[in-house]
Amino acid sequence: MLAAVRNNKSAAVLSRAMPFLFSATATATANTHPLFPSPHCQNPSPADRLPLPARRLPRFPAGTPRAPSLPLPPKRGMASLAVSAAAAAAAEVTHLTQREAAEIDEQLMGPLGFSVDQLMELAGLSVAEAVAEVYKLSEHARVLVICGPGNNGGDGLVAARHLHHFGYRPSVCYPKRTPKPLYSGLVTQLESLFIPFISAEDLLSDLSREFDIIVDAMFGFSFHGTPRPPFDDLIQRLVSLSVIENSDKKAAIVSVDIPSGWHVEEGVVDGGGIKPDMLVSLTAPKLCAKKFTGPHHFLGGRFVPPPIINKYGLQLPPYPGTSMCVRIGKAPSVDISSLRENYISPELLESQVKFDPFDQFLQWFDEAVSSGLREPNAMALTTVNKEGKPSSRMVLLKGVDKQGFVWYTNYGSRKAHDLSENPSAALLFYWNEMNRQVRVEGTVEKVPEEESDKYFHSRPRGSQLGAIVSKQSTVITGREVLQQAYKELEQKYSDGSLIPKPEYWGGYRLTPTLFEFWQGQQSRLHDRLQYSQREVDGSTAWHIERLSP
Ligand SMILES: NC(=O)C1=CN([C@@H]2O[C@H](COP(=O)(O)OP(=O)(O)OC[C@H]3O[C@@H](n4cnc5c(N)ncnc54)[C@H](OP(=O)(O)O)[C@@H]3O)[C@@H](O)[C@H]2O)[C@@H](O)CC1
Ligand SMILES: [K+]
Repeated sequence: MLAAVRNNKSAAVLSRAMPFLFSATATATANTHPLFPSPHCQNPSPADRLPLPARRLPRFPAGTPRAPSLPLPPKRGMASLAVSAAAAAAAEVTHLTQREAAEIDEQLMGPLGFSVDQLMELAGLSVAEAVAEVYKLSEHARVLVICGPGNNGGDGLVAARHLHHFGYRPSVCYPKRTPKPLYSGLVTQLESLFIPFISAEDLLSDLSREFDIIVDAMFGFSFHGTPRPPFDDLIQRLVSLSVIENSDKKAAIVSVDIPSGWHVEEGVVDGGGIKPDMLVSLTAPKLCAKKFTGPHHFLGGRFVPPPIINKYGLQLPPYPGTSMCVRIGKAPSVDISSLRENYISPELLESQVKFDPFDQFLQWFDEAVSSGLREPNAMALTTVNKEGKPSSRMVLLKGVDKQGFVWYTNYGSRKAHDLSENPSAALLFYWNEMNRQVRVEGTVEKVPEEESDKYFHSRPRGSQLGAIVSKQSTVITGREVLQQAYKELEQKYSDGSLIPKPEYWGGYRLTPTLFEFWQGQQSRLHDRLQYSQREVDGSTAWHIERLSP
């Protein structure tokens, strides 16, 4: 019996050893993100008209201009919703004055109903996500988070917790603890995870010897004047890190909201100061961010509601997919030829693998599923026609047992055509986050009609209709052809009656004759174990050999 592929994400176990589960790399662009007001938000809501609470604003340097009364921004229509993520990110992003940042803070936590804990949690999560997006765990696990006395420090404490759960090994330096329940709670949470707290005096003078990343969460937008002890010394250590030339050996500095010690609006005044590699602006960048020249500028704080957007005329990039952070501006260009991963994985030894390659596959597959990988059942299928011309595409594995690997498709497709001429095919699974690849080769035949029928009717009705509509791999004049045909079918079966499986749709089963399990290892010394079939005493048995990487 065919075992249905287990792809239940709810069963996923977040493993400490497989910490890349919260990949911040999302691709879809949410055009309807609240940062771009939807048409019904273009008039100020009652919250927008609420007066500022009477709380005292932070002190400002002499001469700081009073907050101007901010006009509503020009109305934006639907056209602006269609702005692509890239274009929006490249366009001018709003930068806030110190006073605007403090006002927004007050509005969020006053009339707009947020609590400081909530915003801090979201801010810290976006910092951790941005770090994970840029700094791979395999090379940057050791993190020092330096926390200041205010909310910027609180963001750092939250980020440390999330980084720990992502698999990083954070330590925290928190020299001026704030005796408020919010902060002592955050400290207790970190202590319960056995995250070490290090005093400023106990830090080595060269921070790069012990840490790969330094998160600078000392001061945010309420900073004024010049840093007082012990932060003056801590900032100086980060300044001296910034001037080290050899960037391979230097710990990366990630500043939360503003680089600590910088003037909130003017940035580095005397040319000195921290030069962070990454800046994670929160809510919206502050004016000093215009002076940031490092390679990675991110925005975090995916919580800004339309009243704030409207009131301050904020232009902010939309957050992609479900991500809590978004890159501002262009990512540094990469030399593709230098892209190289130094894999760190458990060794794959002949003495430890299963005798039967199906069992070995199922073990790896289960591990891929429980590690929360996205679509671990996606596989590249390569077919070859009778002229020897190959073609590849991704398909989804829908079942695997000792009879073989099953997927479903349109029997009029190019792959089906190739397979009718040449039943040999290859499958390739690549689980990047686990440094694993599985190659499977064999011969293919159609699955029995009843099996295809059963699977067809287990699919969502929309997919059933889609399968009927698409005459796969044929040329069509436009998308509307599909949409029209789909609409007609939707109408036809609107009574919920059984949708018959078209005869041109069904499954294939590949019966393997060869497997290869690949585990990436350091310095290209990868493990490759190949299973091929041999005749032993008149019956077929699997034979395991190691191939040179
Ligand atoms: N929507 C938002 O806005 C959100 C904001 N969030 C975060 O809050 C941050 C702002 O937090 P914040 O207001 O608590 O101020 P912050 O910058 O951490 O520092 C204040 C502390 O530093 C001290 N201090 C000041 N100058 C000093 C000096 N020269 N030398 C020494 N100490 C000095 C000052 O002491 P004081 O001078 O008042 O005695 C006080 O104790 C913001 O940047 C962002 O990270 C997110 O959590 C969520 C969303
Ligand atoms: K900071």
